[in-house]
Amino acid sequence: MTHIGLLFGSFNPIHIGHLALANYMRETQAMDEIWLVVSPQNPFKISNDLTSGDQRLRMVQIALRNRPHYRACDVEMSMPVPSFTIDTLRVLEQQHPDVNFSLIMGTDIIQSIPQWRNGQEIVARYRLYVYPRPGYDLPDLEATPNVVVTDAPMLDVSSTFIRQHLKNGKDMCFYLPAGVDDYIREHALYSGAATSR
Ligand SMILES: Nc1ncnc2c1ncn2[C@@H]1O[C@H](COP(=O)(O)OP(=O)(O)OP(=O)(O)O)[C@@H](O)[C@H]1O
Ligand SMILES: O=C(O)c1ccc[n+]([C@@H]2O[C@H](COP(=O)([O-])O)[C@@H](O)[C@H]2O)c1
Repeated sequence: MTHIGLLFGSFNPIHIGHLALANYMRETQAMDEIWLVVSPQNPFKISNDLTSGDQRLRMVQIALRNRPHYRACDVEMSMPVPSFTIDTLRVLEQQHPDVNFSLIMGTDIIQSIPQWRNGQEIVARYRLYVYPRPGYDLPDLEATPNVVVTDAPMLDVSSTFIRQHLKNGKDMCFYLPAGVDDYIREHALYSGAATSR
């Protein structure tokens, strides 16, 4: 059975931390493919600087082009918002009955799972590959046999960090996957002003 790891996120924007993590998981956790599922609207995040879902999806596609084992997954684009992960998992399982799906998430995300819609069901039914994120401890996972704690190296970068610096006119080219920096400039994302180079 094909094993696919799902990395859900807002990807506002995608950065090298997301890619390094996806790479690490595929190479160390026997995953055939990694799909980055772009969520138009996280139920918990109210953000003024949330770029459109289509543009965030486009940036993920740019970052993953020519990488056949990594896919930008647009399934949530045609689903109701906000994006509840349990609903997405059900749709993906219907579309791909021959696939074994796992979830990949940082300690920042797993801490909030008890508050998610059907959070208990997600933890009970899916294998969760968890990795450390700076500032977020691993919660008590004794009763959760499906959780696999990995020691993926921590890259202390976040979309928030990148957005803040872009807003201040900084060049974040090496924090962003190839091509994404150009896309951000061309579409004047995060800075509020179009620039050329
Ligand atoms: N530097 C990183 N290294 C590894 N995983 C990361 C990193 N940044 C984000 N992730 C993970 O990627 C997934 C999607 O994250 P998300 O799109 O929220 O990125 P983010 O950088 O945390 O964004 P923001 O700063 O806007 O909250 C989450 O599971 C998150 O833990
Ligand atoms: O299903 C839920 O109740 C739920 C609650 C909070 C977050 N999520 C999902 O978790 C993912 C992480 O989001 P983000 O914005 O932190 O990258 C994203 O796909 C959200 O839709 C899902």
